[in-house]
Amino acid sequence: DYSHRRGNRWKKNIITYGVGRYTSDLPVNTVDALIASALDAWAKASPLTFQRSYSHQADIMVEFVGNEHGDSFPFDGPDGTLAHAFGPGEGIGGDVHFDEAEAWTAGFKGFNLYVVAAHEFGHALGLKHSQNPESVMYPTYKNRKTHNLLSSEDIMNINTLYGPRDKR
Ligand SMILES: CC(C)C[C@H](CS(C)(=N)=N)C(=O)N[C@H]1Cc2cn(c3ccccc23)CCCCCCNC1=O
Ligand SMILES: [Ca+2]
Ligand SMILES: [Zn+2]
Ligand SMILES: [Zn+2]
Repeated sequence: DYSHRRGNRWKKNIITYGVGRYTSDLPVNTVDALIASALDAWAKASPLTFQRSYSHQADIMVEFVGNEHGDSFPFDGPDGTLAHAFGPGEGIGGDVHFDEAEAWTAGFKGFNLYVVAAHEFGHALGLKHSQNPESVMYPTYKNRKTHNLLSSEDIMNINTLYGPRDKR
């Protein structure tokens, strides 16, 4: 039972997610695929399952927004801060906001949405930053190989919060 190690974490293993406003940089189905893949990276390393929800009651609401957007963390235009996420909890808890001012890509130009999403979902699951540049939770963006994106440290940290992946 990993509850004694409870940081701030979801108290369930099935977590729903939805997507609100999209970016005009990428087709909708590409954004959906990259978001699903970034969540799947964490699902593969933990007992967690992510289910797409089309209601606005999803645990993790994902949105592309700019500048002032209704929380106390306005974005800053191109570059600078790329995105932010709220830790596990009700309402805005778990939500992920991407700065729509960035050039979002599925490749190596601009900022790779899959890489940034994996970082943000780490926060949405309760992870803090790592000082290890190999970790997806490193505080600054770098182009990363998208195959096996999570470092062993990332996997250890998610297992500390939620336990190991069930032997499926
Ligand atoms: C790790 C990300 C996916 C998420 C984090 C934000 S968060 C809340 N989710 N941890 C992020 O956006 N970090 C900035 C940090 C940063 C780097 N610089 C900055 C200049 C100004 C402001 C911020 C930064 C120097 C110039 C480069 C700017 C572009 C890249 N920006 C970053 O790497
Ligand atoms: Ca920005
Ligand atoms: Zn926000
Ligand atoms: Zn971060």
